Amino acid sequence: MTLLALKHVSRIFGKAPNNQVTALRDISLEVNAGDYVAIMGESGAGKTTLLNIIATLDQVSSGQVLLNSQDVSQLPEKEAAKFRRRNLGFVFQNFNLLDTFNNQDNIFLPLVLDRQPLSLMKKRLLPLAQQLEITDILQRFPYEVSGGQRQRVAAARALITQPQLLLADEPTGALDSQNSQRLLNAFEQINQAGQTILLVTHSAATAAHSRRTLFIKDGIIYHELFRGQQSFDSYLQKINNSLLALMTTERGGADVDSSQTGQKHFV
Ligand SMILES: Nc1ncnc2c1ncn2[C@@H]1O[C@H](COP(=O)(O)OP(=O)(O)OP(=O)(O)O)[C@@H](O)[C@H]1O
Repeated sequence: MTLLALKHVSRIFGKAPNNQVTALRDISLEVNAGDYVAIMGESGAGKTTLLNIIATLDQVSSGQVLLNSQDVSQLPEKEAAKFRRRNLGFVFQNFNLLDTFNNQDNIFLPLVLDRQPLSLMKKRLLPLAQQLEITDILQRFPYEVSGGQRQRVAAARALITQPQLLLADEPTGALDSQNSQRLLNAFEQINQAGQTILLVTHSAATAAHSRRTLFIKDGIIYHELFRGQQSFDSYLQKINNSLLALMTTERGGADVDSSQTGQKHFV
């Protein structure tokens, strides 16, 4: 079932004729419920713009963004904020936790803003905290725990609303390899339990935990890989090969292979 659909999305920054930047060019994309999609590409390729548009933090210049068939591409800010709170979870590179609240209250925050009862918050917290291995640090403050633990608290905060879609922007960018691994293992488990995840990353090792990797170049989806039944190592190798090809190939068409198995050739 399609959860997220982008239809001919373009985003142009600035004003014509001299100051225009086309960050996204006519992007069409579907993400199924339960999928785990990584977005990769060089600096300036359009990854963050794409994520911001899906997150309703930015608006399209043309095209549509549909979540569960609802067009969210032109929501007024107040409605967009409510939509985000109810449907999306966010994990950022720099954690974005509030130091004035302890970790547990940081996790509860989105449900507090949504006026949910404390009983519901507590019921959801326990399994999530266990899964993310943060049970013993819930009463501490963010500045009293490590970066890896902070990021797992941030992930719990993003997931406690049971969002339709978890969006992550470089979630392992500030973590060492051991903590990256712990977070990504948790993401994989959470995905296997049904959570749809879309993340932006520069790291092939991070992307290799996904089921599907999209490569963006100059604002178009240039290439796509599916993990299928491949091993982690084989998928990682293909991602690395694709990145190399991406860096050495001039911009071409944006045909996307719809098969769930192999590798699409560059066009
Ligand atoms: N607010 C803005 N005003 C003007 N141009 C912008 C704005 N935001 C992004 N751009 C431009 O749009 C293009 C895509 O930027 P974007 O931030 O999406 O790239 P990215 O792939 O996320 O890069 P990075 O990996 O460096 O974060 C770039 O050319 C960037 O300079």
